[in-house]
Formats: sequence, structure tokens, C-alpha cells
Amino acid sequence: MPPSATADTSKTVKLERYNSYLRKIHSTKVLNASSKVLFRATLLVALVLLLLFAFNYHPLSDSRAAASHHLHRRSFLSTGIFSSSSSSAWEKRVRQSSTAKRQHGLSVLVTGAAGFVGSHCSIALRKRGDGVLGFDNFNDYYDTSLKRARQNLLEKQQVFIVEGDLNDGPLLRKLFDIVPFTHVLHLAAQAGVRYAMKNPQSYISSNIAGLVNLLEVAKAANPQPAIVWASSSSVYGLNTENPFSEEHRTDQPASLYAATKKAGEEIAHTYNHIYGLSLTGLRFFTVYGPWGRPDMAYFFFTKAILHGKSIDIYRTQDNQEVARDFTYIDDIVKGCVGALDTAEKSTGSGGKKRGPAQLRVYNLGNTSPVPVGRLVSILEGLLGTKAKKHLIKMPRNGDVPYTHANVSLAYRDFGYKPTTDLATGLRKFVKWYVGYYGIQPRVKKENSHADDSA
Ligand SMILES: O=C(O)[C@H]1O[C@H](OP(=O)(O)OP(=O)(O)OC[C@H]2O[C@@H](n3ccc(=O)[nH]c3=O)[C@H](O)[C@@H]2O)[C@H](O)[C@@H](O)[C@H]1O
Repeated sequence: MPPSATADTSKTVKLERYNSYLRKIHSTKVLNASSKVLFRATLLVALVLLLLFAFNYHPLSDSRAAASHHLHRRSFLSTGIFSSSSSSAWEKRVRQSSTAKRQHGLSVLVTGAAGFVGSHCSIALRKRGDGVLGFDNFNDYYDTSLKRARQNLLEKQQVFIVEGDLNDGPLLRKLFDIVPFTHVLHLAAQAGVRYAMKNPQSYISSNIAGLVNLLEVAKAANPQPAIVWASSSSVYGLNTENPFSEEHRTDQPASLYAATKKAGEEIAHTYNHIYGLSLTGLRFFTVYGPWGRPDMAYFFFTKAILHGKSIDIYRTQDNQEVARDFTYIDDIVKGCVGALDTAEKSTGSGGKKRGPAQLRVYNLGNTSPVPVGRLVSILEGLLGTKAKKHLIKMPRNGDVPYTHANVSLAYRDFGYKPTTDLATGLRKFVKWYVGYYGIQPRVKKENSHADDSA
């Protein structure tokens, strides 16, 4: 091979090597660039997936939490506190209302705070410097404008009422997350003996399911609060021993209302036994007074008498007078506060019992039964108007013929001593009634005249 040919060949080989070198570099660059794009894209997709997962994740082990998450959103939406700014304003109101203004004051969640006994107790507790947060569903069992008027009264005392239902677990849990309540005064319930025949389910929903829901939240709270709650004189049912003592039989309820209150006492026993919740049940005896319940006889008798309408006065099957141990609201408030002040702490924590806890039941009555006929004649005197009385045999609607409280246990443990007789208490009620409903001054004048003889 000639030397020039050899040189040409070697040049061509070098050129080819060089070109192949350039191609290699180029393809490596392309590969590098495309793998970078791929890497970034993968990263982006992973990030998006991670975010989607995080937003939708509900732990499988806690399906209740998942369900409650939805409920939580719903209840917060329904109470108008879901947006972050309104939510923090709402939380601030919750905190302020439940903060005590005196040293060692209580922090009390009062359920049924827009109700008759609830509103009176909330004001009394607030006035002595305790923190009070109200809770009420403002249902329409009776005129809601009366509940709203009570709410206004409470607002003047800086008591905030959270609008919600006892069966809204997430909302209750949220309240316990915000506030370490020392006590719960549980007065929210479906009341009324006779209405239980019309709407039995409402008693199950409030007095049983609602109670259990509240106890579930309270037992899991840290600290667990001490709970004082409203039972009823109606648990004595067909008991014939008098006066009614806490030792007597309560296994013969005459109405579904009574049965749900009795069930509440048994449920309280269970939560005390398993979780160490301190629980005190108060058996109220026909509570009456200003800002009372329009479904109760003394209230709707007053309205009927003023409007010239007839009233039914029940008599027993053997034609005896029906009587009640009517108890004035201020005495009941003293009893509730006494029970709160003597309630020991719950012993559980983290939902577990750590030792035995207090379990109590007390009668809160007036110790002096009055026949319904006498109640009507006191009202006639106060209103200056004769009632159109219609005496009838007590219908079989859950009523019992007679109630009479022995209160020695409440007296022994927290000095409970009722001081208002029916005539005095009804005078205060009528004074409030005519003022609240704007009844003519003529009636007021006659009323103040009648006061002297009542
Ligand atoms: O202590 C309780 O645990 C309960 O007290 C209350 O029930 P009661 O004692 O039945 O009160 P209330 O209805 O005012 O009837 C009073 C009297 O009037 C009689 N009565 C009633 C209606 C009527 O039309 N005629 C009549 O004679 C009737 O027979 C009775 O003798 C609460 O409502 C209840 O929620 C619960 O707390």
C-alpha cells in the first residue's frame, strides 16, 4: 500500500472516530436531558399524588374519626363557624364565656342553657364569677321566642350559648378541645310527661342517645369533668310510699318520659363504674317560676284564665285531688349550685378509670304537696279572674296522682332547704308573666291587690 494511501486511510479512520465521539457525546447529552425531564415529571406527579392522599386520608383504623370529620365540617357549617376568621372569633367567645372571673371558680358547660332551669342556673353561676358556656338546640317543643329572650338575658351576663344538638359529637368534642371544663350541668332534655305519647322518639333522642353522647365525650376528655344532671321526680312512678325518698322503688315508671329519666340514672351508673366519671342526678319536683315552661300546667292555666278559656283540672280515678310538690325555681337553682360545689372530681383520664368516683342521686323538691285545685285558686286570686274549671278524671297519659319529696339527703350533703311556698312563688311568676306578655295594667293593679291576700 502506497504511503499516501496509508495516510488517507488513517485520516478517514481518525475522522470517523472523531464523528463517533461527537455522536456519543450528543446522545449522552440528549439522554441526560431527557432523564432530567423524566425525573422532574416523576417528582411532580409524586408530589401531586401525595397532596391528594393527604387531603383525602382517613385512617382505616378509625372509621368513626372519618365519619366525624364529615360531621364536624357539617356541624361547623351549620353553626356558621367554618371559615377560619369566624371560627377563631367563635372560639374566642367560647373561651371568654367559660373562663371564671373569680379565683378557683368553676368552668361549667350548661346544656339546655336557653331552657327554664338552664337559664336561671347559668345566670346564678355567672353572677358569682364562674365560667359558663351554654349549649342548646333551640328546638320548637314550645315557643322558641321565649328561649331567644332567655338567650338575650344570658348575653347581658356575658354567657354565650353555642347552638347545637347533644347528638352532635364532633361539636361537643370541639368544645372540650377548646375548654378544660371542670363541670357539666346537663339540663338539656325532652321534658313533659304527657307529650311522650305524641312524640316518643324525641325522648329517646334527647334523654337517652343525647345523654350517652355527652357522657362519651366527657369520659374521653382530659380532664374529665364532674357531671350534675337533671333526673326527675317522675322516676318514682307508681311508688306508693310517702314522702318519696331516694331509697324507694323507681322501677315502675308511669310514662315514657319517666322511663327515659330512669334509664339515664342507670346509664350514669355505667359511666361512673367503667370510666370513673363523677355523676350526680337531681330529681326535680315540678319546677315553676318566672321564665318558666309554657307546656306546664301553672303556665298554660294562667294564659287560659286571662283569656277566659276553660281549664281541665284532673282528679284521680277514685275521685281524689291530684297534688304536686311544686318547687320554686330559686330553690332548684340553689340545689344545682350546691350539687356542683360538692361534686368530687372524676377519676378517669384518657377514657380509662383510675379509681372509684362519686355517684349520687338527690331529690330536689319543696316537701309540701299542694292540690292542683289550690294552685288554680291562688292563680285566680293573683289574676283577679275566676277560672272556668272543668273537673275531669285524670286521663291515662303518664301522670301520677301525687308527688312529695323527702329532701333530707340533699340537706345533709349540701344544705338544700326550700324556702318559697307556692303562693309566694306564683306571685313572682304572675308578676313576670304580665310584664313579659305586656298584659293590661288593670290586671297588674288587681294582681298587686290580690298579692296581699295570697
Ligand atoms: O317533676 C317532674 O319530674 C316533672 O314535672 C313536670 O310534670 P308535672 O308534674 O306533670 O307538671 P305539669 O305538667 O305542670 O302538671 C302539674 C299538675 O297539673 C295537673 N294537670 C296538668 C294538665 C292539665 O291539663 N290539668 C291538670 O290538672 C297534672 O296532673 C299535675 O298534677 C314537668 O312538666 C316534667 O317535665 C317533669 O319535670
